[in-house]
Amino acid sequence: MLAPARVVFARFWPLARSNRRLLGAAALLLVAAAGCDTTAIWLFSGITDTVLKNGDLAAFWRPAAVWAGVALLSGVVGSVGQYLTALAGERFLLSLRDKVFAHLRTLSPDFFAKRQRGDLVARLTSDVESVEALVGSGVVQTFTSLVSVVFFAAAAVLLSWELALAAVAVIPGFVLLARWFARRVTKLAQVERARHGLLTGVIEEDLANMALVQVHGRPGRVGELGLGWMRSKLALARFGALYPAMVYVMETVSVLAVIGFGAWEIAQHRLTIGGLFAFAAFLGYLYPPIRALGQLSLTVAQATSGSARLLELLDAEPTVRDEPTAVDPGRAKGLVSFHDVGFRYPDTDEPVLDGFRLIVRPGELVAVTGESGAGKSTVARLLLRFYDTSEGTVRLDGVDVRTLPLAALRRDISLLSQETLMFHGTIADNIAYGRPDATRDEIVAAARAADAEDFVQSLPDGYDTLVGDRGYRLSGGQRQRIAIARALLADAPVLVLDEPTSSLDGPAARRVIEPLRRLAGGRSTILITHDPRLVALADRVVHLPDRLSFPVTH
Ligand SMILES: Nc1ncnc2c1ncn2[C@@H]1O[C@H](COP(=O)(O)OP(=O)(O)OP(=O)(O)O)[C@@H](O)[C@H]1O
Repeated sequence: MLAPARVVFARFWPLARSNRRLLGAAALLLVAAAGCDTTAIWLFSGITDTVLKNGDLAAFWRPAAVWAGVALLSGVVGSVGQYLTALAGERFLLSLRDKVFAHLRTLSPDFFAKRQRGDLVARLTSDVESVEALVGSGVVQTFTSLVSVVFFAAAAVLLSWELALAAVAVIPGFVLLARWFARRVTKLAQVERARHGLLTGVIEEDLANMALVQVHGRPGRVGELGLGWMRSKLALARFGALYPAMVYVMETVSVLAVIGFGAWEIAQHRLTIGGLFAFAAFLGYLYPPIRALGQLSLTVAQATSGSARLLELLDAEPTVRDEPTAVDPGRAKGLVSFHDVGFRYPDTDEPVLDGFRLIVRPGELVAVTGESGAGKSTVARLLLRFYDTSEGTVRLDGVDVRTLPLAALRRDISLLSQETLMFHGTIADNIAYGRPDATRDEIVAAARAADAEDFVQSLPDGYDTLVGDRGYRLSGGQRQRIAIARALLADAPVLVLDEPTSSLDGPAARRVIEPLRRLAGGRSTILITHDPRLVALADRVVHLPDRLSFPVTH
């Protein structure tokens, strides 16, 4: 149980470190609450012996008032301690999720193509939470439970060490039970996490392709996977339910042993009845933290499976990364050049580009054409540094793109592809996506230049109309014009247009040509297209040969 926990801590504790003062304060407060509880039971023992046994009501008020005060104090410090634990836990969640997401942003398109988005969502949500339950709040809970056990056990020893011995005799049993439990539960938790990922993956996929699912879908797919997940959760629940039951039996045996032994001690006049009551009350406090420590194995098991799934993401090698020496030279002028570029995709033998050369000067529009599979989109991917070249260099303003910070490079390039990306939000949000600080006037001006203003104004709430995920309310051509407005507002010096009209029919395609021409004005533009109307806009045309005929130079 400890070894996997150590791995989880080794990798994730650095993230919790910034919260260690908070975690420490929470632990101190919770320990103080346990101290208050110990005092309360002590008072109970006194009340039993002095007040109840002698029927002396006058002696009741003072300890009763102190008890009430201690209970109040315990409530206050306990709740503040709980809140601080939650706060530290939430902060940890936030930084872990940010770290994983920031790493995801450095990974290649291949990485995402091979994985289901829903599974990634599950990793970023519930797996992150399972790690937090151990490394964040788990640390406080374990520490507090350990200290509580020590407090209550010490007080029990002070009351009667013989009884205390009888009470703690059960602890080795707890340890054995917890280890047995941990072994079984770890495997079950792994299966449960994986099945959860699978199910969310399919749900996300089906939701994203609902029309296809409605027409051709296998209706039972979500149900089947849901059943698999349910089974693994039930297997976990069986263990989860069995464990407290077994603990309960062990505790009962131990309480009976204590009462039997206590009765004997009372008969020998070595213990008062108040002492025995207080002792029984101590057991009521002692066992819950021991139980919590036993449950730790479940937390560790879930955190281990969750962390394995997170580490798979965090350890995925980015295909490109920022050089430590990368410096942002500021906004580029837009001179794009490919110098004898050779490229093959990872895990493939055949080069897609070989000795490819191209120069696009600021303000120039170059169309790149060629057969399907000739490598046109690859040219765009290399410029945007989704991959690095195998040979040769890609340069922006004469600087090798590998030496620029990725964020600076991508800030200077706008990408418009055939699949127009829309986000859940209003039309205005979507236009301002690349420049959230844009004013309404700037947004409207961009929409006007993109020939989108008329249709936007005809929508029920104009610029404030919610377009929903993927812009379901808009036609393909309208979406493309919103995307053009977005690119206009982002105002990057370099523009990559990847088949911007290929998913549009004739009239819709015609309507975006003029906005595209306006967008390209004054920028260095690489226009990947088969569309002769777009090719006609180009200053130059580069035709990529069928794979591996001969290098192209213009
Ligand atoms: N991630 C990848 N891994 C392996 N091979 C890839 C990958 N992406 C593309 N390819 C291959 O590289 C070649 C060039 O792909 P690319 O997408 O650049 O072609 P294209 O000219 O843009 O084609 P189209 O006009 O059909 O979009 C194709 O043969 C394709 O199968």
